[in-house]
Amino acid sequence: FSTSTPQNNNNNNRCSTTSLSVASTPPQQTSTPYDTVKVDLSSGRDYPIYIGSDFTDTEAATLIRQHIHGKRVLLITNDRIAPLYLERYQQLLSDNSVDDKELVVDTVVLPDGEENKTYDVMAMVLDKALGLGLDRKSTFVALGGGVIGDMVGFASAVYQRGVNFVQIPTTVMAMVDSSVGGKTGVNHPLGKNMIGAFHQPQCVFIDTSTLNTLPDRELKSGISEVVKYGLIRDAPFFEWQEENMTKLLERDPEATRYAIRRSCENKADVVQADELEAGVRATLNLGHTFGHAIENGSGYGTWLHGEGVSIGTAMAATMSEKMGWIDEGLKQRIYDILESADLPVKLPRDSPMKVETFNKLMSLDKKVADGQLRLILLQGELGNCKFTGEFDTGALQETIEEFVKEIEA
Ligand SMILES: NC(=O)c1ccc[n+]([C@@H]2O[C@H](COP(=O)([O-])OP(=O)(O)OC[C@H]3O[C@@H](n4cnc5c(N)ncnc54)[C@H](O)[C@@H]3O)[C@@H](O)[C@H]2O)c1
Ligand SMILES: O=C(O)C(=O)C[C@@H](O)[C@H](O)[C@H](O)COP(=O)(O)O
Ligand SMILES: [Zn+2]
Repeated sequence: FSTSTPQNNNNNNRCSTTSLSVASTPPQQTSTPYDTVKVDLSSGRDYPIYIGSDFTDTEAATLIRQHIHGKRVLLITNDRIAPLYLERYQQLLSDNSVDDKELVVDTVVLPDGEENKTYDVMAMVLDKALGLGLDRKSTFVALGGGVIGDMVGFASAVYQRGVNFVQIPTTVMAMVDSSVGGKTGVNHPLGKNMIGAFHQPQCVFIDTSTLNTLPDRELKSGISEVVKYGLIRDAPFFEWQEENMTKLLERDPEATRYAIRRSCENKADVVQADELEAGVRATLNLGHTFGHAIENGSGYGTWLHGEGVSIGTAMAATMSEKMGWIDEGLKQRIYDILESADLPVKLPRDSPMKVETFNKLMSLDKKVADGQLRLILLQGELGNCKFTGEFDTGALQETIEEFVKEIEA
């Protein structure tokens, strides 16, 4: 599967509901409080992504509660986010005065961290739900970053064979990527996200104000997935990022909101074309086969997901250039944009990664089919990539060796 750069349709209305478009215009004065991007799935399973900032409690409650159909809600977060946002969201979700529903909202606080993205921690949600006697009309609400979103999504996929869930992402990573598209799951010692399910949320509610408390390292980590959309399918977005990276790092509100919206549009577009990753959706995995190996091989939590993806993207670019699929100039632009976001493009001196670690962990990647490793590589002009098992294995080994040698040098 290969991709090409989408056309810009010059849609100037930033406040309308969009679905397929990947061509929203760069930030301008906005007159309504939030944008809506629609994820258009088959069989009436469409859902909205609301993107705004400084929502009042009533605005937030009104929007989210429309997507809650039973009477019981389980709001799940972690012990780092709970002191910041849990009380507010529990209260606003319980505000029965905004509509005619009578919701009861219970909460669960999980331990923070990628190292806690495990089956056992996820099962704490199931235990709590069963203990509370929640039935199949209940809704789980994920308040947090990608770790919470993936675990709560998975818990809601398996609780009584599936209950509804809502995503309230609070990191850039979760706002631009993980809250959208229905990939849910947990890690296993043998591989990232190895246990999971596809289960789509009822809605995604993004209040960018929550990013005010997000540490810089986490912000930058999320930017690696923003870069990804530009590389795999949206060259104009990549060029916009080249011009606006400083604004993103400085948390300029308009630039941030634009990057989130355009990322969500790109993700929605891919997911609605291939919800279950039969083909083109795999392109969202650019850099991830390398990156997941680095995350696991270094010990979950040592590297943030976006940092692993950043090094993995540098590796994919290096390998693509070795095979002559992209030119040196494009490879350099890729390194430049990642470095301009202060993201890593090589492994550090103390990295435990060896050539064998890469080979072993990559051979367990979920895209392996009948024993054949398949990768997303860049090919041709900016904005084009290819998901394929047909590549030069020598170039792959050379790339891995080069990155490992840098550690040892
Ligand atoms: N399902 C998908 O499609 C998808 C896509 C991308 C990433 N992921 C997964 O997402 C995970 C990474 O997500 P992440 O980068 O959000 O990490 P994370 O969920 O661990 O959050 C990062 C850190 O920031 C804290 N935090 C979250 N929001 C905060 C806020 N507003 N203020 C202060 N601190 C806050 C968290 O508690 C955590 O310590 C990985 O497990 C990755 O595999 C999944
Ligand atoms: O939504 C997708 O599809 C993605 O691949 C998005 C990725 O950024 C994300 O990290 C995802 O969790 C990776 O999925 P996996 O199938 O490689 O575990
Ligand atoms: Zn990712």
